Amino acid sequence: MSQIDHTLRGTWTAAGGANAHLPPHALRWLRARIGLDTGTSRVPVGPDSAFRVPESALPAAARDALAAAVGAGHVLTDRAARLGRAGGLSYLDLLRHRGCGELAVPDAVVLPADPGEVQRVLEVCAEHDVGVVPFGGGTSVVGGVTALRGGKPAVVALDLVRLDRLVSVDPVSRVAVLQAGVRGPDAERLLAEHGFTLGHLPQSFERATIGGFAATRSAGQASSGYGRFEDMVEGVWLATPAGEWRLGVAPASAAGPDLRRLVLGSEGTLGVITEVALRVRPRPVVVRYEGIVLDGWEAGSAAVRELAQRHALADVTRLSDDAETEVSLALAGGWQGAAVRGYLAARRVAEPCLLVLGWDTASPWELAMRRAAAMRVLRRYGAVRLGRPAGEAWRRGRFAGPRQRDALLDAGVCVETLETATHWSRLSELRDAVRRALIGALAGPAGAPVVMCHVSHAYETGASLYFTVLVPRAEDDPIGQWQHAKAAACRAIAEHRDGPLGPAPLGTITHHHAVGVDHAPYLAGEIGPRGVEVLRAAKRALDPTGILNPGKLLPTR
Ligand SMILES: Cc1cc2nc3c(=O)[nH]c(=O)nc-3n(C[C@H](O)[C@H](O)[C@H](O)COP(=O)(O)OP(=O)(O)OC[C@H]3O[C@@H](n4cnc5c(N)ncnc54)[C@H](O)[C@@H]3O)c2cc1C
Repeated sequence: MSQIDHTLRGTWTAAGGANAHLPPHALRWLRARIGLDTGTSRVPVGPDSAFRVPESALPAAARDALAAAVGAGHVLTDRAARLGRAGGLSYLDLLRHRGCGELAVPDAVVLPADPGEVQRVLEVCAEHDVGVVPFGGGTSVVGGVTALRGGKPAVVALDLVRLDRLVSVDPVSRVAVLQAGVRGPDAERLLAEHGFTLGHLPQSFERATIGGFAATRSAGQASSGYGRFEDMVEGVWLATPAGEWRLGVAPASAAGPDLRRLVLGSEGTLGVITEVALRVRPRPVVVRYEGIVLDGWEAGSAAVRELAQRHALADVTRLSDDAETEVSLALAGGWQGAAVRGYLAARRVAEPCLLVLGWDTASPWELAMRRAAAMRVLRRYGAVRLGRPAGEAWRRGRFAGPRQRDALLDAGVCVETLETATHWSRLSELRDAVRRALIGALAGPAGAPVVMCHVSHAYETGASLYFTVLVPRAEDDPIGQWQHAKAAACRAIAEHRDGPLGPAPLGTITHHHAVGVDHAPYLAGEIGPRGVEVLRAAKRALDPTGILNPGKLLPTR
């Protein structure tokens, strides 16, 4: 596959699903468990020529002004550049990239080199009434980078890839300023030269950017130790149609509401984040990952709750339910999977739930103290230790999910995820409600859905829930199949019930994937109509003509 094919088709790497091909035992399991018809050969992607790309509608005057702002070579209107920024990487995006349904293609791609050029691009677009979609790594799974026009005559993708510098490091305060287009691995490499790490490792780490993390309030796999991305932000610099805005002076402040929090999570609707000042930490010296098994979801989630409330969480604390544990063991296959199953049966574990724990520490002493504190809690819940191999296996594969997803799509599987969070007292109720909704919506003649769930972000008062669905793809209407299931799950999450804060949605509509287009209809149910009005007022102040990221975050009236 050429590079153009790769970005055009939305696969994670240029090799697509081929570099994560499903071994025979995995295909056998998919046949038996979800009823996948592996005999039918499917063409995984349509030919390039199948993609309809309308002529660029960018007015010539706007194009000339943009060229004057960033250089003519950095305003791209060719087919490949535009298709490469036509949407993000949700399951529905991937289907569209494979020729199923319509792609929304931007009229041009603009590549500014620095914050000053970003500011000028916004001024030009405001003057010519052209929509602007800030584009980081393009890994949004909620429609955040879909090139919607929102009533404007044209829309451009503002790709931040050239803002790729580590601007400064203050080793005394442990603060680093990174430009918005720096990708996860580059951020870690640049900081490692100074002995620091950010510790922000979402599954999309290989491609997602600093600006994208800030704009979506991302949460990484090690959030229990390093915090969510927003917790790391000391300052944020923004280009807006109304002018530049710099926020953040000191590590803590009582100077009115914290307006950095208005920008974090604003998803490109209020301004374009150009630089972010971040708390960094020394690189860990002693790292240990291991696997534990608990018997059943209730025991597992109660154990994680106690870890959180006793401040004994490992930096990575990730509890899979029995369905997800079963799938992990089935897809691992081989003698390891069989050996673990045999061992757990001998230990009389009826519903194995895998808990992965990972510690990043400064010394063997710190590791020993933290690990002992966690194990004291876990022993009370009947923990069965699988040791380091199970933890290391998870660590080795921690970024493999997107490659596996490409391979599953090639095999004809509908595979998608969704996430939420709630208080501990409602966690099981929420998990049951979402599972019921998904299974009910997806059960059908095509096969039986598997709905798995894990907790990967735990807090003193509650936790996130992350669901993964596997079901044979309904080839007659694959888009409708998932839209129907997702809507059922969102309704279950958004249903108002009595809880610790009074009547409120059962869970948040998103714990870390953000709102984008897909969750916008549910935002008012969570922040109230007044909350929506506050966001609209902020938008009027910063983006008076509404050019920034049309159709995202704010519900359409
Ligand atoms: C396989 C996979 C796994 C994922 N795993 C995780 C996970 O573990 N944790 C997690 O939190 N998320 C995860 N995500 C979701 C996604 O990676 C995050 O939302 C990420 O923060 C997006 O970063 P990005 O640079 O790709 O942003 P993009 O996708 O390019 O943009 C996301 C949104 O932010 C806006 N935006 C981007 N850059 C800027 C900027 N500089 N200024 C203003 N607005 C901007 C865009 O307009 C868009 O609305 C995953 C996605 C995939 C595909």
